[in-house]
Amino acid sequence: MPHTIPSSSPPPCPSSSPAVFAGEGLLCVRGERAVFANLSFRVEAGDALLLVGPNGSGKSSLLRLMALLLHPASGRLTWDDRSVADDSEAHAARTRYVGHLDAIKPVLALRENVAFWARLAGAGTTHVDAALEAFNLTRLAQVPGRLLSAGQKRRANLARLVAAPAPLWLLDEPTTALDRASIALLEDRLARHRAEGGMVVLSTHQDIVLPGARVLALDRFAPGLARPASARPLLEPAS
Ligand SMILES: Nc1ncnc2c1ncn2[C@@H]1O[C@H](COP(=O)(O)OP(=O)(O)OP(=O)(O)O)[C@@H](O)[C@H]1O
Repeated sequence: MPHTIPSSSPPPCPSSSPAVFAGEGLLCVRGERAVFANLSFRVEAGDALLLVGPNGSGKSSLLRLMALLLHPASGRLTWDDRSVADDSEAHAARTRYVGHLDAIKPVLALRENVAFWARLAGAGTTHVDAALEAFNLTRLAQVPGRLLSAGQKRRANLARLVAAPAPLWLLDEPTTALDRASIALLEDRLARHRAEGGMVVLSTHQDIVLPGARVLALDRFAPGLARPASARPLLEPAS
């Protein structure tokens, strides 16, 4: 599949220094049930980590742990060897999380929605028009949120990544509702972000072009497996 990079220059990534985001010995419990156990990962500047696994294996839960929207029952998450829980504000500032819910305000125009998020993230509105362009939304800028299609809403959510630059992108099934052309736009953005030293952690059930990504198979960390997860490789190269 051709992998084209648009020629317009992207907003700068706020962190150009090498960084490491890691999890160690994570245990996730939801509704009093252990979802995964003894899970570790490591993501460096420029890396992509692809979360795969059957429904219910814990991909969304892991992304929410990484975003500090959930807390591990045991284990820890670190940024450059420092616990992220010790400075949640700093972690929020370096993280952009795009989950299943579309967060589009129905009465605001699409551009106003993206500008609202950008201001909320402390980024101002400098990059808003570039963000709309990145996801082919410019001609929809004045359309109210309530009139957008599912794929247009999804693209508006993804535009946040460009409108408010941050090093760590946590994306939960970001290709849901996207057509093939829109997936290609996302793939381009992911490539550019990584080329600028950003990190991507992404869950998906669909094919996505993510060169050099490593794959983390969540079902390997299901509690109660006969063979301990620590006895098997944590990460495999993407095929
Ligand atoms: N709010 C919640 N309260 C209790 N249990 C939950 C909650 N949300 C999810 N779970 C449970 O946690 C487990 C993992 O769910 P999660 O959504 O992380 O899986 P997933 O791998 O992302 O699934 P899918 O591929 O279907 O999106 C499931 O068994 C689910 O029932």
